Amino acid sequence: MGPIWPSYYGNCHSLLFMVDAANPTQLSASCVQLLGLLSAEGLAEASVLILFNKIDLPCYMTVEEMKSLIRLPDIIACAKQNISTAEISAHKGTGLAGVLHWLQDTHRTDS
Ligand SMILES: Nc1nc2c(ncn2[C@@H]2O[C@H](COP(=O)(O)OP(=O)(O)OP(=O)(O)O)[C@@H](O)[C@H]2O)c(=O)[nH]1
Repeated sequence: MGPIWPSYYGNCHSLLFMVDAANPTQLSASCVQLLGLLSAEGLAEASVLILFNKIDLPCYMTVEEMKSLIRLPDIIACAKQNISTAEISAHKGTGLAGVLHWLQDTHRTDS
């Protein structure tokens, strides 16, 4: 789907970027896609929430280790956007209330 994402940038105020936290083999590809989004002109003003999903599943790597591997603190420090992160399980519902709060806060700030 990545190639068609730019057609949605036009009216985008908030961006939810989902990382599969149960499958670190996809991490480098996710990181490349994230860097592409963060450097897109049309998303310069967007607020970004990076979701580490599937935390209910066992994994040989912790979310902290994944963040460190892709140097997420450096990415956040260098990005134009305001970036937050959250650990969730869409399956179990863990952390979803926090995502809704983030969306509400982001839209309140926008208006
Ligand atoms: N255990 C668990 N399963 C989930 C969660 N979120 C989605 N899934 C399941 O994961 C399966 C694949 O969903 P995704 O990984 O979102 O789909 P996808 O991105 O098209 O799949 P991939 O390209 O293979 O990663 C589905 O059966 C979902 O129900 C979660 O938080 N926990």
